[in-house]
Amino acid sequence: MSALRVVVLPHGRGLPLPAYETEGAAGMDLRAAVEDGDPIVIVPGGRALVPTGLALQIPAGFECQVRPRSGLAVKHGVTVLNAPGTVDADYRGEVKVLLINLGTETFSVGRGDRIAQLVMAAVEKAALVQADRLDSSERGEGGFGSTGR
Ligand SMILES: O=c1ccn([C@H]2C[C@H](O)[C@@H](COP(=O)(O)OP(=O)(O)OP(=O)(O)O)O2)c(=O)[nH]1
Ligand SMILES: [Mg+2]
Repeated sequence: MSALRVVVLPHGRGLPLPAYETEGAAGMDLRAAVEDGDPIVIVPGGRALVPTGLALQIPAGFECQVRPRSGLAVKHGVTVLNAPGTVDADYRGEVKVLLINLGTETFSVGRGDRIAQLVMAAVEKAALVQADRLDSSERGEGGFGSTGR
């Protein structure tokens, strides 16, 4: 386990901290830090940037990914538009969740609703090495369905 420093912003106070819901869970659920009694309403086809009330200090060499919750996707068609969202290690602002409603009904986000999950992951940095050619491979340039259905 790596330490992940978190600051609870004023509008996030009183909400439970993100937590792994089960022993083997990969992600911690993020909650909406919207005002009590003033939900964010997302019409079909609409999107909203939902505050979490949290700011993170991610250790160097890691990132945090903001991923959809499958339950919201299957029940309501609600997902993370930019999934997986990337929270950079040097970002000190509030973590936000960009939800999109791909469903047919209006979706309401209330205070404390679990709207997405946060996965901390190691980041391997690449040093680009420019070249005139690449080593051949079995796949070659085939892609985008080249192997059939
Ligand atoms: O789902 C997300 C995605 C991003 N961010 C924050 C943290 C991240 O470090 C920063 C920038 O994100 P990204 O690099 O994806 O966006 P950009 O459009 O490239 O913005 P920037 O020019 O600020 O990098 O926004 C979030 O809070 N939630
Ligand atoms: Mg960026």
